[in-house]
Amino acid sequence: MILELDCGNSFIKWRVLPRQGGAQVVAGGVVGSDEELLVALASRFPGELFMCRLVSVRSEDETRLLVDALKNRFGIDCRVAASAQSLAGVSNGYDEYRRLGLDRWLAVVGAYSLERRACLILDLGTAITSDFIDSAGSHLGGFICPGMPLMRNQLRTHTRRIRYDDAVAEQAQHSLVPGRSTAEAVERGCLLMLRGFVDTQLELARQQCGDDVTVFLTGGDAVLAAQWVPAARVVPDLVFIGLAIACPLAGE
Ligand SMILES: Nc1ncnc2c1ncn2[C@@H]1O[C@H](COP(=O)(O)OP(=O)(O)O)[C@@H](O)[C@H]1O
Ligand SMILES: CC(C)(COP(=O)(O)O)[C@@H](O)C(=O)NCCC(=O)O
Ligand SMILES: [K+]
Repeated sequence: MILELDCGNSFIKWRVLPRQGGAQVVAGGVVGSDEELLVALASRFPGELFMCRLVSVRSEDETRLLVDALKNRFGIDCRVAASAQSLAGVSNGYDEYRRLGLDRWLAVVGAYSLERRACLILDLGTAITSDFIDSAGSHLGGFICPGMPLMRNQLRTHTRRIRYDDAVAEQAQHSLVPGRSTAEAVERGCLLMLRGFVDTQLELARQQCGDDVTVFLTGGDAVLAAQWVPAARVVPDLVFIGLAIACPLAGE
């Protein structure tokens, strides 16, 4: 079996595919740490993993620790996705292409491989990123802003009286009328900031890429934005689609 990992700033997304490749996913999940990942894999796939491909936006040291741990625990080698000036008909739009987050780059490559036309990609994780690709596959750049976890945590960290738990936060998100409690006021305020960002990105995408642009939503909070962009393609595994293109196995 092939192990695929997307190591974000908050979570590691993992999935396992059959060794011969193909779209069928055997299992997958979201974990908060390397150790949690090793435990989840050891209990389900003892001795069955054949190799790993991964993308990481973490430091090189952190990524190396995980690669070494997978080698020690399962005896598997990792192919680690690297930056590129161009890949699969997509050209990297950054002045210094290595500076573009690898998760963004793989999502861009993945989206263009699915559509072959102009795309806007919104990835809602720890940070929210947007990336624009024109119909010829040129990446035009994008934007980075704090994601929902960072927005609410900044308020919690830098104030003394904004405190509420996750269950209350979830409940508060079901409406966008003015909040009548701290949780409602904060959660809805952050959601409206997110909505404003999404609206602006759609407008910019039409200006930059024309009306015919396909919008992709990915990342752990993609569903929050899906309500405002009904035509969007919600593709949780967009980074993995790009990862398979960046790190093909023999025969793929
Ligand atoms: N099963 C899940 N586990 C953890 N976070 C989740 C899950 N489903 C949705 N989320 C949301 O996803 C966000 C993290 O998104 P993610 O794309 O994993 O971030 P990153 O890539 O920066 O680690 C969290 O803020 C949380 O609200
Ligand atoms: C912007 C990001 C922090 C997003 O990370 P994520 O929210 O997926 O954990 C990551 O893509 C990154 O570290 N990028 C490097 C900076 C850049 O893309 O310009
Ligand atoms: K992100």
